Amino acid sequence: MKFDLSHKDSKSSARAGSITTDHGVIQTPIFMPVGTAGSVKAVHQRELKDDIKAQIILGNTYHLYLRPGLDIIGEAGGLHKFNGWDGPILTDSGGYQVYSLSGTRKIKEDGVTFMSHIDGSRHTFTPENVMDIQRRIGADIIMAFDECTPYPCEYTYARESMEMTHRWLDRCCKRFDETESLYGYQQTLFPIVQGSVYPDLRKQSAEAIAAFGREGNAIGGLSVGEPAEKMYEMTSLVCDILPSDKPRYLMGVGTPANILECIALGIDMFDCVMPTRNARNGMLFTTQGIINIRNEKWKNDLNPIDPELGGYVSTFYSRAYLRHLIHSKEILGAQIASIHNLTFYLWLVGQAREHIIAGDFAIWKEKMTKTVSQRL
Ligand SMILES: CCCSCc1cc(N)cc2c(=O)[nH]c(N)nc12
Repeated sequence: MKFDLSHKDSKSSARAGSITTDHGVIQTPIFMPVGTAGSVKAVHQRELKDDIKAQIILGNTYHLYLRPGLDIIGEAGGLHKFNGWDGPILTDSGGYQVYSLSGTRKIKEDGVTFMSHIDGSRHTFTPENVMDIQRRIGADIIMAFDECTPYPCEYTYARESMEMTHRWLDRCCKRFDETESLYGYQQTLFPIVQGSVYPDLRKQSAEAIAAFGREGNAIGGLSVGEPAEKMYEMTSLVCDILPSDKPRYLMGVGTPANILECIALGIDMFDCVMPTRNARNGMLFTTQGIINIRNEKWKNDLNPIDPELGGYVSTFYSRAYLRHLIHSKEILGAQIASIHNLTFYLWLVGQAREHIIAGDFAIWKEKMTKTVSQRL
């Protein structure tokens, strides 16, 4: 994997670059649609590529390991072959999903034992087997096995959790470096900074992670319920320590306003379930602001969803029609809203990239932050 920085904003820490993987190039800043169980919910691979212009999508080790399981994914020759997405893929390591999904889980030094949320079967994830699992899934970028420190938590818990994540990272690197990709293309391991909302722990974790010298670095433990100001304070502190010549991935972030602020702080990669999860509930992000399509006020609005955005669904379908579909729980409603929101998120980061290159990012960001946050 190669990261080339092409532009730096003079009035913020925003930067534009490109990440080259064996499955294609990713232009940064980038938003990565979440395809938890091997599909971006309600969206075809062709729509991801042609309409949304997605460049990289995410998968979840936890979900894919439990269902459909590694046998069929391995038999297919990896996730790219299994789901037909031929661009770059990143998989999360599973720790976060165990913490957020599995009812009963036990976190110990060796790893995490948990019960499947699907059938109650018992499993154990360790730094070693999670590396092996992600080798078999075959994502281009794989995440270290960490504990996403819950928020809020006591300082001592945050410190002990962070220290365990560092010890687990050691084991991840050892296992990853002594194994090969199963499918003939390169895979890259990203470590994850923790430390909750404690500046001294965040500094310590960022320094420890940077010292591993991996090809990219992630910031975890944020977008877990903390105030946005805390998210920004921790992101800024960590970005100032992580090496500038490696991509920085802020996990689970966020709203359009969060993304614009964190691009200005020096983040290159984002993911969030918000555009797809909230779409299914009728929350639309548009170039003019946020639309809750379920609201009565859109009942007779025959204007296109978002004529400024371009793209098939946002110009072909009306607000009134989409409101009707969402109210009627028609499957097409989820499809239209999901494609629209993801097109918006990719448009937003694409616009940010263009303005970083043009040199007027800071001004554009201030104006766009107000626009994208207003409720229509
Ligand atoms: C496909 C989903 C990727 S992001 C999930 C996620 C989201 C958030 N908010 C934090 C973390 C974290 O600290 N660690 C890990 N592994 N994942 C996290």
